[in-house]
Amino acid sequence: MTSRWRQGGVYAITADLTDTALLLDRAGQVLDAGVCLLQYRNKQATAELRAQQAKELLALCRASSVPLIINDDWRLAAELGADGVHLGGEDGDVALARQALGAQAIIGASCYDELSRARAAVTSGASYVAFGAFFASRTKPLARTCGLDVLQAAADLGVPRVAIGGITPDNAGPLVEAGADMLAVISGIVDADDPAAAVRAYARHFTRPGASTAPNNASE
Ligand SMILES: Cc1ncc(COP(=O)(O)OP(=O)(O)O)c(N)n1
Ligand SMILES: Cc1ncsc1CCOP(=O)(O)O
Ligand SMILES: [Mg+2]
Repeated sequence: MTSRWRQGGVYAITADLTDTALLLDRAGQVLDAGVCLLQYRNKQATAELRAQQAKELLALCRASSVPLIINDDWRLAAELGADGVHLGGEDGDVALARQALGAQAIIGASCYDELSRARAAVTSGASYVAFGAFFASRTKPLARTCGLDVLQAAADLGVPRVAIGGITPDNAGPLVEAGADMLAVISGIVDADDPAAAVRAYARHFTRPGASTAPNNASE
């Protein structure tokens, strides 16, 4: 289980692929390009396929020292010994997940455009808070929307802020300027002809003079 992770950069999320070989191939490209976290999210797969894909992704992530976060299901994360879980408003209680997964687990919470939800999540033990959608999302067209002011106002929460929703390398700049520590991206990476090049294009927003280029250090 993770004790250290790079709390800034590109947070890649998988697409709804039932072809596991394709999923792993894409994930491998993305991991090699240098993401800070990978989230396994598959809304189409059966529970059995999700468990299998997550297990195979975890092995790949371990080899790259990138933490694997399981979307929605902290029980699956616990069962596999994954590095953490991402919970939305309908996905269960952050405090319960923290209790089950332990102090080292990375627990993310969707906060949509609600600062009060973010404060409550941090109090319950969230490791990061996610806001969005900031732009129209091809993956989740009906996602609730959020403005840059919320991201800015969340500066004092004491945990990293994640931005999500329709983010492209071209529209990401203002999010990072507003304080986003991580950019969570699905279609901008998985639909790209070259997913690794797409990751690098997002990552440029975090390249500042003197910024650390230290690799992930997930399992130390
Ligand atoms: C990093 C990150 N942020 C937000 C979400 C969205 O979670 P949720 O609101 O539960 O929606 P689904 O992803 O389950 O459709 C996320 N998965 N990851
Ligand atoms: C899961 C989720 N929650 C808000 S928007 C979104 C989808 C993000 O995907 P994309 O990067 O393709 O817009
Ligand atoms: Mg969810």
